[in-house]
Amino acid sequence: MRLLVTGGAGYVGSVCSTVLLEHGHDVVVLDDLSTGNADAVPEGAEFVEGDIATTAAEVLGVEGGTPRFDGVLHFGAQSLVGESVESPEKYWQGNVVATLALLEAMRLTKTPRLVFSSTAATYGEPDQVPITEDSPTRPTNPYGASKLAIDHAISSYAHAHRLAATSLRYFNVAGAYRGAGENRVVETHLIPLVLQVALGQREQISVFGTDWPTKDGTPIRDYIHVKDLADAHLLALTKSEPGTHRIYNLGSGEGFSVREVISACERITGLPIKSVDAPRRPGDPAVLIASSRRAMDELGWSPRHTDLDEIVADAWEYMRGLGGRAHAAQR
Ligand SMILES: NC(=O)c1ccc[n+]([C@@H]2O[C@H](COP(=O)([O-])OP(=O)(O)OC[C@H]3O[C@@H](n4cnc5c(N)ncnc54)[C@H](O)[C@@H]3O)[C@@H](O)[C@H]2O)c1
Ligand SMILES: O=c1ccn([C@@H]2O[C@H](COP(=O)(O)OP(=O)(O)O[C@H]3O[C@H](CO)[C@H](O)[C@H](O)[C@H]3O)[C@@H](O)[C@H]2O)c(=O)[nH]1
Repeated sequence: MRLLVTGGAGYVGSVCSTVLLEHGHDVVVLDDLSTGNADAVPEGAEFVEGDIATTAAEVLGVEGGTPRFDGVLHFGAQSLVGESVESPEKYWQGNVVATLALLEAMRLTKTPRLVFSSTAATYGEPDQVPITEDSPTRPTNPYGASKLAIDHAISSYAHAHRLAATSLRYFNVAGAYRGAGENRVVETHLIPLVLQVALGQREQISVFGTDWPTKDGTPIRDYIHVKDLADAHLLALTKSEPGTHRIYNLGSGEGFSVREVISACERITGLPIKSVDAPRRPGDPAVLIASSRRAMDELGWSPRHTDLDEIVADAWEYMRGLGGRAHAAQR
């Protein structure tokens, strides 16, 4: 297939582009480099620098013409929970308005398929875990709310305009694959931050809250290997049907506490990691664990890299290999 990948200069988008190219697809990356790096776009992909809101229509083609693309994988978004609380306009404009422009361009050019990066943040604080797709959606921050609004928009476009659409609700993505991984200018995610401590790029890791109702008092998350996530995108592309919008949770199905993640990082790196107890981070739920049963049953997906040590080892190998290209090392 010929595929447009928005956000392909970012973490998940660059790994998925790598995997799409390996499977023989043609990839065009559209990215405004607001949080991504041009050098993360894999070799073999064409790169167009631009904002989805203003460039998607031009890239996708002309109304009534033959569609230029068989599908769009839409990763491009702002995705920092804390920032979304302080600057919600960045999320309503950057995520919702940009995606509405993309959907319009897809409708006018009759681009047939869409796979969208949704998130566990659409659920908010869950009543029970594991979280299924039928759980209530009560996002606790503008980031999650913007993604939920997009899911609703996609549903109505799919049903009215015969789009074959899939929203994948990722839980905590981690790990790396073939030279593609996490190298953000502003890093807020637990595993890369802990590994930055091991690399001497950061003095210590703050543990946000030690009085949560969990086994060791720290929050529990479901870490999914980014390669497993990429495989789910491939399946979603081929299994989706015109006029339908399917939503799938994607996680490994097992929860690890913040302290367990830090211990895994110490095991893998062989280095002590200094941590300090800190207050809870606003908006954080205590426990997020996915039920991926629907993705397994309907897409035939199953996560293969569920061992936390393997996920951390892949992230560690990638981050060590970055050397001077690491944004954290340049600060
Ligand atoms: N990383 C996670 O744990 C996680 C979990 C759930 C969902 N997601 C979702 O997955 C997607 C990818 O996340 P990531 O961690 O790779 O983030 P990232 O910040 O590394 O990548 C996002 C990319 O999108 C680009 N971008 C943003 N707005 C754009 C716009 N308007 N036009 C063009 N390009 C734009 C950025 O420059 C960047 O390259 C996001 O949609 C995010 O919400 C990520
Ligand atoms: O310096 C840090 C950073 C994080 N944490 C803790 O580590 C856990 C994981 O935090 P991350 O920031 O790595 O990930 P989140 O769970 O906050 O969010 C991620 O996963 C969510 C879905 O589960 C959303 O999709 C979101 O976009 C994505 O960033 C949280 O309990 C957080 O409080 C710390 O203790 N110290």
